[in-house]
Amino acid sequence: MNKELWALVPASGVGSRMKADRPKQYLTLNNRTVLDLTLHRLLSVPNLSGIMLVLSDEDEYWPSSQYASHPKVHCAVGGLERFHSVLNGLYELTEIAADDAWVMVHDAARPCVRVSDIEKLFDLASQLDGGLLGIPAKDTVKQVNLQAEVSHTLDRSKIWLAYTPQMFRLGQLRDAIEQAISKKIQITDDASAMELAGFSPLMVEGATDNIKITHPEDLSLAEWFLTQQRAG
Ligand SMILES: Nc1ccn([C@@H]2O[C@H](COP(=O)(O)OP(=O)(O)OP(=O)(O)O)[C@@H](O)[C@H]2O)c(=O)n1
Ligand SMILES: C[C@](O)(CO)[C@H](O)COP(=O)(O)O
Repeated sequence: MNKELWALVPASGVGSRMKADRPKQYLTLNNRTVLDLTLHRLLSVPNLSGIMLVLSDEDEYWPSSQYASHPKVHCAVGGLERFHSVLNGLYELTEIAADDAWVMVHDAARPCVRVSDIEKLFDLASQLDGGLLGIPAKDTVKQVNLQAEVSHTLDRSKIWLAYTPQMFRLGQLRDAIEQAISKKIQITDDASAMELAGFSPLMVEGATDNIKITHPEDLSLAEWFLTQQRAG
């Protein structure tokens, strides 16, 4: 089977929860943008064929990136929601990669991802229909109603938090997202589309520091994690 591996990076969001003066992927950590840090990690993955980077058509920051002219970085235009951006990137990838190539979709907003975790994901999930990095729930988990009143306690041995990268075959992921859109189902990650299409993505445990920068306090946390990783 094809072992070709691509990365797809959705970076077309506005970062509304971050409340910054620019999209969060262009905020800086130790003098480098979140997006450049993320691309650096992905470009360090051995045997990566290339990266499909999905940018907003209003993006004015990308030309200043240190990777703007990198031969392995290709660009696509984003859409309204994350899944539209991912699908647009998959359409562009379809022009240059095989339908059975593996694609790792990784949020631009997760710059602390470890190359060793990416390799672990590839090794384990490429033996199956694909999978995703995540972490098992470590606290007691409650099911609540809209008033935050607890109805019951969930069995946390079956609860994981979904991170990225999420890796699937190009053609299967493209078809699965198209199906979710045609059924008008809002999906917040790539694995959800695959689940709806009948696949069972493998959860692969990764490091807990692979956080998604979402709120203002996450920026200094990510900076601290990056410093710790360099020291370790
Ligand atoms: N229409 C969109 C929305 C999101 N993303 C990307 O998907 C990743 C995860 O999304 P999220 O953290 O929700 O980012 P934003 O949508 O930018 O943030 P917010 O929801 O706070 O506005 C980010 O790298 C973001 O740039 C995208 O490419 N296209
Ligand atoms: C894909 C994701 O990172 C998995 O945790 C997440 O779903 C992205 O967006 P969200 O809108 O913040 O849930």
